[in-house]
Amino acid sequence: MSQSNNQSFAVELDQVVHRYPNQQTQFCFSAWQVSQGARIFLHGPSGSGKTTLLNLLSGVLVPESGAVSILGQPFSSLPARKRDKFRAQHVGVVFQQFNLIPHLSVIKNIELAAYFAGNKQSVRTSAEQLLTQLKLPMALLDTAASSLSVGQQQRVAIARALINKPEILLVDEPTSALDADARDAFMQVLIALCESMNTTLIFVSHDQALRAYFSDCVSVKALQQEEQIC
Ligand SMILES: Nc1ncnc2c1ncn2[C@@H]1O[C@H](COP(=O)(O)OP(=O)(O)OP(=O)(O)O)[C@@H](O)[C@H]1O
Repeated sequence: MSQSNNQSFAVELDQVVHRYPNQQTQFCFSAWQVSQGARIFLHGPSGSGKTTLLNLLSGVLVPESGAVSILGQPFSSLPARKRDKFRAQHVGVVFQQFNLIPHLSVIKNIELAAYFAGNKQSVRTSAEQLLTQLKLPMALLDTAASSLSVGQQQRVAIARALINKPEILLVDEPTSALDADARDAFMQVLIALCESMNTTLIFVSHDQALRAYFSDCVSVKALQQEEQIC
């Protein structure tokens, strides 16, 4: 997808406050700016708000106050349908559980992401190229997602997230089910893909061994203000 505004940051947070329904605790993320093309390793203890932050960045959650800007657009204040379309076109998301639709084939899962971004043309050739780069056999394209191994699901989730060539890729703890060799192979492929597309990567993980793959390392705690300030 084309760049919305070459002068803008990939991601910008301004005094973002989020509170889950019926919860006392609120999450307050102060100013954070992520340059385009950056590769961010986002870490923090369990329950510190890493997934919450990714969900705010992807527009799955909308802040109570403050603003999330993506590629210079006031993303969090867009009406829901415009936000969904903008996300589909510009932000790839890989969730912890991958969220593939189990009864659909791999290609159908990938085609759906293209469809939501408004791409009505066939993406089979692009999907084939991504599968090759991700070192997955081509025969998997017509296999139901439910038949895949965890490692294969993870790579298909990456292919689905990248099919629209998003400027930003948000990845939540994708390597927890992998052994060290599979994890390193996965990281090398992921970083190479992001570099080839100049995609900004924000990657959540507990696994400190992965820090070496990233240009920046950010603690989610450091992004949060004290509760009483918000
Ligand atoms: N839908 C929800 N409703 C209410 N509370 C929630 C919801 N989702 C998360 N929380 C709470 O918000 C806090 C932060 O959760 P979050 O999943 O963002 O943390 P995390 O840092 O990603 O944790 P982990 O590393 O264990 O995945 C937790 O206390 C969690 O219980």
